[in-house]
Amino acid sequence: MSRKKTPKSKGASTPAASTLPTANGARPARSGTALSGPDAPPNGPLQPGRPSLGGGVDFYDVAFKVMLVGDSGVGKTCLLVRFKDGAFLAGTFISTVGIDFRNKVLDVDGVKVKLQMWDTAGQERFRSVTHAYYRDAHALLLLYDVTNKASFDNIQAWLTEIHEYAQHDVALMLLGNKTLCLGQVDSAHERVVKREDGEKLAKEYGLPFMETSAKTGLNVDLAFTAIAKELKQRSMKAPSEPRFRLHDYVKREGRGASCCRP
Ligand SMILES: Nc1nc2c(ncn2[C@@H]2O[C@H](COP(=O)(O)OP(=O)(O)OP(=O)(O)O)[C@@H](O)[C@H]2O)c(=O)[nH]1
Ligand SMILES: [Mg+2]
Repeated sequence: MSRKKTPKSKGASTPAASTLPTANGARPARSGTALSGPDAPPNGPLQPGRPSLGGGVDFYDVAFKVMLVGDSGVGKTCLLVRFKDGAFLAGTFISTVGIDFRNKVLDVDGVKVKLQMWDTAGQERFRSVTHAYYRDAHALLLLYDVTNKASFDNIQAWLTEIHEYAQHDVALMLLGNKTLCLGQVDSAHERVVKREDGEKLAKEYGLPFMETSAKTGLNVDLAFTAIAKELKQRSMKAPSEPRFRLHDYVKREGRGASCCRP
């Protein structure tokens, strides 16, 4: 199988400058990559072999675009940083502006799978920016915050948007973030969305579901690995290979309410 080169991912510490306006009185903004910015992710098929911004190259066999969506503050950026760098962005909440992206190459059953992960801004005023990116996404991680009921109630609206703008066969997963095992939350805030509510909603829409924590790392690697496995198999499944079942995998591997029990 041929090996391809990909630009090294952007580090969390070197965000691109934003070219989008900031509304008065809005939260401080973590500069993402605006649609027209010089470092904007290619809005179209991935282009292997583009010169690296940092001069380095990674090697991969297949590449996919994964987009994180959900209300502002649910933890999209933190989830991505936790997965990419293994760190948690604590402290002041800095909202993403426009769209940002990071790359990571995973080894999935001996195949190098590159995920180009797009971190979208949850704020309403950037919606037209993110709409433009849905079409090319192979997978979507749809997040809500278990300590924020509105973010859960908005999931249906997000699904309507996804239905309108994304590919009909996009791989989709629902994640309830800011969760600690044993049904607790990992923050000082109270849980207001029960795990069962998340499960029920996911079942209603036929989505794989997990609770995650960008703070502790709960199920974070699993969410991205599961998506990578699904996409890899969709694109290069050998006839003899058993079909990968995303729902079953996530159910089986996800650490949930019982993970802390002795
Ligand atoms: N306790 C806890 N806090 C989290 C977690 N994930 C994110 N946060 C906090 O929640 C706030 C928002 O996190 P972000 O990742 O910036 O949220 P976002 O979804 O990217 O928000 P936008 O960029 O505005 O769309 C920050 O203060 C984070 O520290 C988590 O898993 N647990
Ligand atoms: Mg963000």
